[in-house]
Amino acid sequence: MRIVIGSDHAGWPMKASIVQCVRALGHEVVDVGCHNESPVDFPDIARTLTGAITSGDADRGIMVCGTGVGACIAANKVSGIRAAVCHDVHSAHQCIEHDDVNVICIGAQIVGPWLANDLVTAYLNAHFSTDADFLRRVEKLRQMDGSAVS
Ligand SMILES: O=C(CO)[C@H](O)[C@H](O)[C@H](O)COP(=O)(O)O
Repeated sequence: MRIVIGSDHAGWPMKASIVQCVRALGHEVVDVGCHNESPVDFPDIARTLTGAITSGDADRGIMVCGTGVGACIAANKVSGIRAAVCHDVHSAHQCIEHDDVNVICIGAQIVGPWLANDLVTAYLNAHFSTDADFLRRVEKLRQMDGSAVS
């Protein structure tokens, strides 16, 4: 898959190891910044990151900020985006399997780099279920944000 990765200044120290992890799993990385510790506003990074997904340039996204919370709020403002903060491995794969999440948000001030890589691995190895219950619920989410295609 093609994976878009972004962070603000608080997430930036963790981004390099996540990029390395994603590449080691065999995926292509699109890094939308930031590229140093200078303060940036997470909504600006989230806007660019989600744009890569909604335009079809990327399949899934990973956003790292201090807590994951701001990034998740910002990403979920965008039609067609289903973002989740995940700091446990079960949520990191179930958010794909049940909810077809397309952006995982991780807090670099909350989890260490080893757990972050486990979260990313669980997220990228997961596949959306074909169970009718999950398909119906995600379709309802699409209708709620106006991104329904049918
Ligand atoms: O966690 C965040 C938002 O939920 C951000 O990454 C920042 O860490 C947080 O907003 C604090 O910002 P600061 O400029 O680093 O003080």
